[in-house]
Amino acid sequence: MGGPGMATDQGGYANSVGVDPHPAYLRGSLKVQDFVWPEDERPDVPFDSFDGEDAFPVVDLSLLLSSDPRDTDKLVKEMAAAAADWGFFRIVNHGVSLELVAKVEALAHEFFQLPSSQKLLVARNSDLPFGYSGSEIAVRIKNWTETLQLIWGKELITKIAEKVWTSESERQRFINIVEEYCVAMGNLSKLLLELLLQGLGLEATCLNQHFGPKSVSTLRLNFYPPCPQPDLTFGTQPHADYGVLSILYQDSIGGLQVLKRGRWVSVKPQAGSFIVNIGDCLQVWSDCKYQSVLHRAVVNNFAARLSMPFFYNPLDEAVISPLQILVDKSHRAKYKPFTWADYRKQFELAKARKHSPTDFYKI
Ligand SMILES: O=C(O)CCC(=O)C(=O)O
Ligand SMILES: [Fe+2]
Repeated sequence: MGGPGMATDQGGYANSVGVDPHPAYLRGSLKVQDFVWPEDERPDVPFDSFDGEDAFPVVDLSLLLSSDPRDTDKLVKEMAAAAADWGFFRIVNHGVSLELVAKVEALAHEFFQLPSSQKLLVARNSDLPFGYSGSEIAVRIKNWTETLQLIWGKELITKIAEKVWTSESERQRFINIVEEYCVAMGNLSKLLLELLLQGLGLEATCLNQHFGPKSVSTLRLNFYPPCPQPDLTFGTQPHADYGVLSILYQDSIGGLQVLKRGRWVSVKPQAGSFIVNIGDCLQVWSDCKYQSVLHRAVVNNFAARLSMPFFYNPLDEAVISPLQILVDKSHRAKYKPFTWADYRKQFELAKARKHSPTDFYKI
C-alpha cells in the first residue's frame, strides 16, 4: 500500500505537508501507510463537493409551536418522508441552547488538545469500554480520527473526569456540561422518536416502555486532525448507526457524507442545526419503512474538524421487532425479534464480517 507521493518516514511526512499529523502517527505507533485504504474503497467525493445536497431534507421544529394543528401534521409528514427516503434530515429551530452546544464543543477541543499521556488515562479497554481511542488502540481499520465516547449517566462520566483531571473544579465542569448536553439530547431524541412514530400512523408513546434511566445512550466526540492525503483514508469509515436514532452536531468545516441511491452526498455544515439519522433499531421497528443509511466522514488537509453524535439507545432488555400494527397479510415482518443487548453483541461480530448486523435477524 502507499499512494503516489505518500511519504514513508515520519520526519518527511510532517515537514512536507505542514499540518499536524495524527497523534498516533507522531508517537510512532502507526505508520502513515496504516491509514491507507484499498484503492477501490477510498472516498470518491471530496468533503467540499456538494452535488445533490440541495435536496437534503430540512425540518423546522418551530412548527410545533404553532396553534394550527395542520402545522404539526405538516412537520410529521415531512419528517416521515425524509426518514423513508434519505434516512437523514437536518433539524432547525430545535430549541437546544446554542450556548450549551458551544460549551460542549469547547470542552471537546480542550480534551483533544491534552497531551496524549493524559488522554490515554481513559483509553478504551476491557475495563473501560467507553473512553478515548486514537486509531492505534481501538480498531482494526484505521480511521484518521480520535474519539472520546461517553455514556449518558453521571457515574461513567464521573469515572472519565476523575481519571483525566486532577482539579475538582475542572472535573465538575466536565461532568456538568456533558450531563446537561446529554439531558438536552435525550429529550430531543424522545420528541423526534414520538414524531417519527406518529409519521407511521402509530401512537407517539408506543415505544416508551423500551426507554428509561438505565438505557445506555452515548455521546461520542470525534476529532479529525488535518490529513495530508485525505483522498487515501477516512475520518469515519462507511457505517450505519445501530441504535434508535442519532443527533449529530458538526462544526463549520464539513466532512459528513450520506449514501443516497448509490451516490455519496456531502452534508453542508449549517450553524445552529443538527443532523438526525435513523438507526438500525428504528429501521427494524418500522419494518423498513424508515431506513438506517450508510454514512461516513471524510477528512481534509487544512483544518481539524469536530463532530458530536448522540446515539439514542433503548434498554438492554428492549425487544426490537417489526411493530405488530405495521405487519399484516400483505406486509409481512422482515425481521425476527431480538433484544438490544443481543444486537450489540451481533454488531461486534458483524464488524469483523463486514456486513450489517440486521442481516442476521432477517426473515
Ligand atoms: O463525523 C461525522 O460527521 C460522522 C460521524 C459518525 O457518523 C459517527 O460517529 O457515527
Ligand atoms: Fe454514524
